[in-house]
Amino acid sequence: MEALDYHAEERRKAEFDVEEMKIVWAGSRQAYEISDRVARLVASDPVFRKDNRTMLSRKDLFKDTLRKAAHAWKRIIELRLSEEEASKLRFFVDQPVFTDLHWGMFIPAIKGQGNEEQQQKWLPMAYKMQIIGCYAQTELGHGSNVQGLETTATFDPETDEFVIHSPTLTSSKWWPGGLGKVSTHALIYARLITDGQDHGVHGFIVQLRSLDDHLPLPGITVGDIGMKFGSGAYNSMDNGVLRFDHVRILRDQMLMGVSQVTREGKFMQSDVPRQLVYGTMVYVRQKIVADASCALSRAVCIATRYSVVRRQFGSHNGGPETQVIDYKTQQSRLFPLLASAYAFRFVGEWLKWLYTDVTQRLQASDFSTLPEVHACTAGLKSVTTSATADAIEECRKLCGGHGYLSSSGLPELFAVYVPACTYEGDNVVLLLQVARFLMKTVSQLGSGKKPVGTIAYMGRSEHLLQCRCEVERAEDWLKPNVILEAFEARAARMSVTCAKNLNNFANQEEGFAQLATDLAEAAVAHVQLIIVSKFIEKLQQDIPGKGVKRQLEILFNVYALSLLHKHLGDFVASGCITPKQGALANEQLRLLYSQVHFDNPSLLLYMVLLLERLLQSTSF
Ligand SMILES: CCCCCCCCCC/C=C\CCCCCCC/C=C/C(=O)SCCNC(=O)CCNC(=O)[C@H](O)C(C)(C)COP(=O)(O)OP(=O)(O)OC[C@H]1O[C@@H](n2cnc3c(N)ncnc32)[C@H](O)[C@@H]1OP(=O)(O)O
Ligand SMILES: Cc1cc2nc3c(=O)[nH]c(=O)nc-3n(C[C@H](O)[C@H](O)[C@H](O)COP(=O)(O)OP(=O)(O)OC[C@H]3O[C@@H](n4cnc5c(N)ncnc54)[C@H](O)[C@@H]3O)c2cc1C
Repeated sequence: MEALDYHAEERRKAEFDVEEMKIVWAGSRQAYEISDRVARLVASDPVFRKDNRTMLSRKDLFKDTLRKAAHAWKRIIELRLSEEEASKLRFFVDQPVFTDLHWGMFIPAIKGQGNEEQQQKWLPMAYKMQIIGCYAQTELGHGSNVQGLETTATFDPETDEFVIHSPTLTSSKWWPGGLGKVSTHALIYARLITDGQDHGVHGFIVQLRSLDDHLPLPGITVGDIGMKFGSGAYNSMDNGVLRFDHVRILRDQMLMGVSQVTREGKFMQSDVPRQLVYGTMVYVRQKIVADASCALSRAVCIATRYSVVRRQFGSHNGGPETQVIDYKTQQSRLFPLLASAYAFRFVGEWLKWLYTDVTQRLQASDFSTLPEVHACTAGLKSVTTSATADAIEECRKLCGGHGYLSSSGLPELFAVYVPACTYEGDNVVLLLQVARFLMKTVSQLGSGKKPVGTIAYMGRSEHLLQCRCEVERAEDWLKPNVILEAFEARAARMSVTCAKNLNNFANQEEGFAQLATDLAEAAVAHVQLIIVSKFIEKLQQDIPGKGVKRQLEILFNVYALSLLHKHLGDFVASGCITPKQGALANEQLRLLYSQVHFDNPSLLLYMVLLLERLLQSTSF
């Protein structure tokens, strides 16, 4: 049989409503139709070809990216694409580009932190792309520690201007995408100084290049920071370096939504939390979580297709060899990744809802859910990107030697994806933010303040700290409430243990530093609980289509039990389950793989294959 026949054969065996599953993946019928239409648009347009990317020199790759960006913009205008359609177009073009930062950070920062007048002034120009902006926060010396930034914005009351300056080499802006070659403007973060007093880091809009000849303006030194990891990949982006030599900007170029400086040079803090200065990062972290399932499903799709076609060993009497998908080891490495793609998809949908909710609350001056939203976006960004980066590498190995070829699509996917573990907050630094939130929650447990939302389970910690898992047989692990309680108990116990251990330190900050590894692990347990619980909530919804819900239930069990198996040490050490129950969970997991395979050898497989057309991956 030819490779295509193997695929057709596997597709033929599917026993669930494929059309309905596509809709579940997309989120709605309308979202699916948009995705399908835009995928075809991109696939049929030769300007958007991507098969030669890894062979282009940096210069040619960059030119290719500019050409694609200009063409995309032309198509968006000609076809009057909506924001959702335009954003899908960007997804299918699939090449990091300066417009990501313009639309994804520069504009949202002005919307989120600018006052009414500033939005009216800057947004129309930005929407028409008459100016192009980047997000210049990170410096050579400080990325994670935003409060450590050194660039200064000193108010000069004589001229009603700020003087932007890079006082040291380490204060050079370093990394911003779109900065190196393209941006005319930057949203820069600098220490605000009025009358000799430092008010911390704030955002300022600074013009970098002339709108006439694109040359840097006086006092601005700007350039590209050079080649990055891998061929093709993130090298399509002009990540840049920027230095200021006493550059003067008007006072109203400080974003004044969170704090203001008056004509007299008086600093005024609005009635809103100062953390809103970090709002754009929260927005993008939420986007990154939604994107993780897309990158992961691309990789899983490639590895699954390969596993169906590839045959090694096991030929009897000259018959065909065994499809590698039939090996239990291949299944146990691949199926949890497929299940994770769906889990991340659903938690991403929920996070989008949470973000929309907090935005509406902020407009009504309700800041109560901000800490939880920060913890959820930071934690989910960390856990989903780390898992996805690891999964792409695992998919490469699942394809044997062929996975190492550029034409498999996996090396470039890995190279382009892996910085997601670092940008928008290093994943460990973000987990420690979650841990800080959890420790605060535990410390308030006796205070009468009832934990709500994703930490509501902490309110039942008395029960969760002493409950016994009732699993006696492997199939008991198929019950969602049994799984949920095990994950809740593990998360609660790990947090409470950390909190107790912290109390052994006279100095809390010192304790936090010493216990950082345990705290990060407690944060992972909490975030995995969120993902598991959102998958369960999804399964409680009405899901139409023959066999669709059943398949999702199998994927849920595969996701949860594979996590339980991977983190068995945590579950057993915290006393949530016994070693025997851990072994039963593993047994059930094995049964789940083989049950899927026995009942219908292609069910899980098919779910990936149908994503192929949607995701338009470079694949075998
Ligand atoms: C029509 C046409 C349309 C065309 C469409 C095209 C579509 C394209 C769209 C594309 C969309 C999006 C894609 C974007 C592309 C992304 C590419 C990525 C590029 C990368 C960019 C970057 O990396 S930007 C730089 C990011 N940098 C970081 O993330 C730095 C990480 N560090 C920090 O965030 C902070 O320093 C840290 C939180 C670690 C510490 O802060 P610090 O103030 O020092 O504080 P603490 O003492 O720890 O905290 C004080 C209290 O504040 C709370 N807190 C901290 N952060 C937040 C927050 N963000 N929100 C709310 N609260 C926060 C913290 O919990 C403490 O609270 P407490 O109660 O006092 O304990
Ligand atoms: C491809 C790419 C694109 C980017 N685009 C932009 C952009 O457009 N705009 C922008 O402003 N920035 C951008 N950045 C910068 C990015 O946001 C930072 O690199 C990121 O925030 C991490 O900061 P850092 O580089 O200072 O890492 P560091 O903080 O120096 O991290 C180094 C190591 O130290 C550890 N570490 C640091 N602090 C702690 C701590 N408190 N506790 C325990 N461990 C710690 C980290 O876990 C990590 O292992 C981009 C980066 C990349 C890679």
